[in-house]
Amino acid sequence: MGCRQSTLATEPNQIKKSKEADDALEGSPRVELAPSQANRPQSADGVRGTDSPRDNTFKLQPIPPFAGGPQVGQLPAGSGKSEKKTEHAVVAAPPPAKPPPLRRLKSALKSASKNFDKPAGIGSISTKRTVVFVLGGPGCGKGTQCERIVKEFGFVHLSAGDLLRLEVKKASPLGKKCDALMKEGKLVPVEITLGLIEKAMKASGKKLFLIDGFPRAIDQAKAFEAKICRPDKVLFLECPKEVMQQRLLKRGESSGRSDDNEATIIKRFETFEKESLPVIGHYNSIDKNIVSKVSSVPPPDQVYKTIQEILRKTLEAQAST
Ligand SMILES: Nc1ncnc2c1ncn2[C@@H]1O[C@H](COP(=O)(O)OP(=O)(O)O)[C@@H](O)[C@H]1O
Ligand SMILES: O=c1ccn([C@@H]2O[C@H](COP(=O)(O)OP(=O)(O)O)[C@@H](O)[C@H]2O)c(=O)[nH]1
Repeated sequence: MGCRQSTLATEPNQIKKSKEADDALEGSPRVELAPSQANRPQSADGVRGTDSPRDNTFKLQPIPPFAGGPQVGQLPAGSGKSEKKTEHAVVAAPPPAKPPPLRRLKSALKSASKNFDKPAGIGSISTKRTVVFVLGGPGCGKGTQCERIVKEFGFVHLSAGDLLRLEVKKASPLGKKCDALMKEGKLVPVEITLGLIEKAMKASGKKLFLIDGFPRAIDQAKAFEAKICRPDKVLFLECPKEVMQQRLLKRGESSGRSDDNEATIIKRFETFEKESLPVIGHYNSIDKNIVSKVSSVPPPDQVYKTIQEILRKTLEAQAST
């Protein structure tokens, strides 16, 4: 197996990069090879502290469940307090015993980048690689689980949201455009997000990718498949809206994220329901075994146990093909 070839009708060069997307790629985030968890960028890198002080008396809004969306249990007592995570690692993998000299690293990146580009089009990543998507509503715990997955399995972790936030931090015209969309809880155009992801994948020179928070719409899923490959596994974290809302508001107390506020959270839920939930149906329709649904309501370590089993099986299946 390994990043299966597309059977969808999407054409290889369907994604037209806008000038803005090209500009974004010019200065896109540096990919760190195997940084230690301790050295990963934290929210202090420019985004912390932008929110106004939060009213702690906030009461949960009565919000209807997602139409056809996941229905899982309630928030257990104490949930959401144990972790202080604010942003996901953009790229993370276990640290190497000894970092290679800069010259060797540069040359490895150059050659990985060359191989990545041939041949063009569907399945353009020629070497066997594994792509796992981690999807789920805002605040369901994608980043929390990705941290654990990376530690054990050594995936390169690419958080689409973090890649975008790095663009925003640059305050370029493109960054400003992304910022405005994110504050509205809307989706950034796929050519931008996919461009950032593709560039980070190439630069890593690795083959095991954990892509967090992307694709968020069916056209994005198709675009990834056309330009890169079909994922080997889609992990879908199921969580009721009320639980996610509580988690996001709690996270918003320290994350500094301009979208972790009550008004934007409601808009993010709308976008998730209308545009992102159908992505799960899309993958189910092309391969009934590709999606694994996991409730992310229990405490993080318990959720991780389920994910661990799923990924072990996925990677075993990969190894045997
Ligand atoms: N299983 C869980 N139980 C309780 N709190 C959780 C759980 N998973 C994540 N959290 C907390 O919820 C918030 C959102 O989690 P995060 O991983 O950032 O979500 P996402 O990446 O999906 O937006 C964080 O503050 C995190 O510590
Ligand atoms: O592929 C992506 C990923 C993220 N976003 C934007 O980034 C925001 C934050 O996404 P992230 O995954 O960081 O956080 P989550 O909403 O899952 O907590 C989203 O609401 C979108 O505005 C986007 O447009 N495309």
